[in-house]
Amino acid sequence: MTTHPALEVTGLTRTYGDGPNAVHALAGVDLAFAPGSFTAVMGPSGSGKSTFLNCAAGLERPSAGRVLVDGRDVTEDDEDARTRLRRERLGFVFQGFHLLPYLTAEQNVGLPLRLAGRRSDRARVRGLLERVGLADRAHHLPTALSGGQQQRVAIARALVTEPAVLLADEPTGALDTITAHEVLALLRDSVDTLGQTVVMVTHDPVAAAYADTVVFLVDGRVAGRMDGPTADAVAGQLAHLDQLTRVVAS
Ligand SMILES: Nc1ncnc2c1ncn2[C@@H]1O[C@H](COP(=O)(O)OP(=O)(O)OP(=O)(O)O)[C@@H](O)[C@H]1O
Repeated sequence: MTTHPALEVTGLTRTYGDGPNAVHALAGVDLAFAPGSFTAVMGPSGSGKSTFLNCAAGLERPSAGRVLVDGRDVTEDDEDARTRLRRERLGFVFQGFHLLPYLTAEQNVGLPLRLAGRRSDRARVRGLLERVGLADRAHHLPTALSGGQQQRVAIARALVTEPAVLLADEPTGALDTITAHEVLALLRDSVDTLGQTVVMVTHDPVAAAYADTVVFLVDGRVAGRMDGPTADAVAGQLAHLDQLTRVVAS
């Protein structure tokens, strides 16, 4: 049996503008994310992290290079196919939660199934709410939930379609330390017990330490990689990369 990476990018390049004003947000990135792996993507401001996530999510078309989801090349997909890809094969968790305010927790979690034209599966939705510790909040609206609870609902929602990859953009950026730990532990648990693949952009070395691997971007290129990261080791590496960036810029 061949197993493809859950997500793979090859020669990923994204240039904004042209001529002397061109910005090379991504300058040829090769990365493969194995099924059931948890990877943190880090790097100084402007290093290309958001651009990478947007290209992986099919929100932006790369200038060159390929994006493969579950072994399928999605680079040339048209708009409809990209929308389907986002609904059916990718899960998203954002810093600002992005729950629909007029839907209950249960309805928010079930929404991706409805959007994908799949039968709403109440047992599955309930099971996920239980997994994230919110079975007793199923009928609450987001405004009646704390930030951490809203992010746990968002994680349940991201998992409901069993996506090839869960893409998380600063998922704990708006949370206090204890709540952030709960959310990161949940992401970790989805990898360990469901075999979920998670790719998370973060500025926080403590958050990155929950991952199996940290990938460092600098100036749109992969500048390093750390397996089995600790918060201290990641912070040290980031300080070093910041220094390098300043030296190159000066
Ligand atoms: N739409 C755009 N038009 C022009 N330049 C852009 C655009 N989007 C991003 N860039 C530039 O591309 C580079 C990479 O940006 P990106 O947002 O991917 O970095 P980042 O690592 O996510 O930064 P941050 O940590 O500050 O969010 C930056 O120099 C940025 O100014």
